[in-house]
Amino acid sequence: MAAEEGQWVLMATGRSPTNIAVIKYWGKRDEALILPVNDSISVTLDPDHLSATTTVAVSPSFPSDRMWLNGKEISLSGGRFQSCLREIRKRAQNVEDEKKGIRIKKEDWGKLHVHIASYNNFPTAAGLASSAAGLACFVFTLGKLMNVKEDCGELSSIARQGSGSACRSIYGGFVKWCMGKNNDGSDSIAVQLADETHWNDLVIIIAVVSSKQKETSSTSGMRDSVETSPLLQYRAQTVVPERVLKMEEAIKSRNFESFARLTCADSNQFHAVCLDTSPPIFYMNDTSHRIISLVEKWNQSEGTPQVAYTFDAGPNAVLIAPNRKNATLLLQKLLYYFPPQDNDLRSYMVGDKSILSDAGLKSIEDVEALPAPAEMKTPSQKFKGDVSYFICSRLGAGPKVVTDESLALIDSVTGLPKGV
Ligand SMILES: Nc1ncnc2c1ncn2[C@@H]1O[C@H](COP(=O)(O)OP(=O)(O)OP(=O)(O)O)[C@@H](O)[C@H]1O
Ligand SMILES: C[C@@](O)(CCOP(=O)(O)OP(=O)(O)O)CC(=O)O
Repeated sequence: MAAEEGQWVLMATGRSPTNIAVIKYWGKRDEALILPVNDSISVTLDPDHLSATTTVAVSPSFPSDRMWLNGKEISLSGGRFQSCLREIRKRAQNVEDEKKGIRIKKEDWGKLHVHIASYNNFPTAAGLASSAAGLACFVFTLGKLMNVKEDCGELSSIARQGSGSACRSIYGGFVKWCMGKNNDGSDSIAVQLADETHWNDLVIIIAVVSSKQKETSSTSGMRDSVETSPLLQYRAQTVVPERVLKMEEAIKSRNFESFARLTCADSNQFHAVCLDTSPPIFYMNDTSHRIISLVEKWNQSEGTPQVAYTFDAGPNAVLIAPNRKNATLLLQKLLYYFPPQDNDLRSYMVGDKSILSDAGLKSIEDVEALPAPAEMKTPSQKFKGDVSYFICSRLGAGPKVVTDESLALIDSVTGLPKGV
């Protein structure tokens, strides 16, 4: 180590997207290594709307590893954080910062401690896959600081040990997590099927039904399903392998009809497995069911899918439209049933707010004047306040280094999170 011993702080900042599975991961064959019982496929969301930003700092003056999430100190002692730290440290290389006169030899990394600060630009632990963005960012940014040379496949297998779905957030666009066969997990890695430009007409609207923390975590929920659900075995062995092939084909040929049918069927089967678990797990609520019904009736009335829906381990709906036109029609239908509680339309739409004007919705009066969707049988009933807010997004790119030092979450002098 060069520079004046103990006087320096070296940092790296990264930003990683979240992802939403269209073929779900649900069930592990190895709890410690996080090896799944089936392949899964996801779309990566635009990091401008849903992402984690993480700064990792190293200094000889740090007596221990510490982490802050959304401004609050959290423990790093959990096995998952420890696995990721250990795997990245093992691969650390020599680092030299000429400007600051800092030289770290690869054998020194074992003696140095890190401070990690992370911030999610969306609700944490609310079924919006914060753990996926967070753990991918943790691994990616530590890798940058420690000059790790491994490729994305290897990084994905390290992120996997932090949270299964995190391995898919190492890439943008469409991503497949190959379950692998090896007992050591070496072939359980994510691969990119197509980047975010491949099918850039897709519009993603998320109805945030509840941003409260959920009752059953994905980790414990899927453990119970593996132990008790006979449907899970059938799904993993028989249904998913065929569905994955069809989904890859649908993505390759941008076949929205097939993509939508597979996405909805897989979300429904995942929730059926939850119901088949003993005791049963309920992630969706009445609002989720109403949104499914709205989309199903619309799709049926048109004779072909207009929009796809998928729900993770929570009640929030992720709706995927093939183009802007269908997204605006969808929004009109959604806002007819779920107008904002406090009549504030601007804060009711997060992300790409321009979808509101595209849908002709400039004021709350425009929402009140929306016609009832013709395909619905009980159009008069409305559910004001049942959706907290909507996020309009699109497909996005994988993790990136944040080069603007003013955006770092750690103070380069104190080595502590800014504002602490
Ligand atoms: N930015 C982050 N950096 C590091 N860890 C994070 C970050 N964000 C979330 N986590 C970890 O993920 C946990 C939340 O994961 P959890 O699976 O409960 O919720 P979720 O990922 O938002 O929902 P789901 O995976 O069901 O969609 C947090 O308690 C924390 O340990
Ligand atoms: C429903 C899901 O979102 C489950 C995600 O589970 P996690 O990746 O959060 O679970 P752990 O591996 O135990 O951390 C489906 C999916 O993302 O594929």
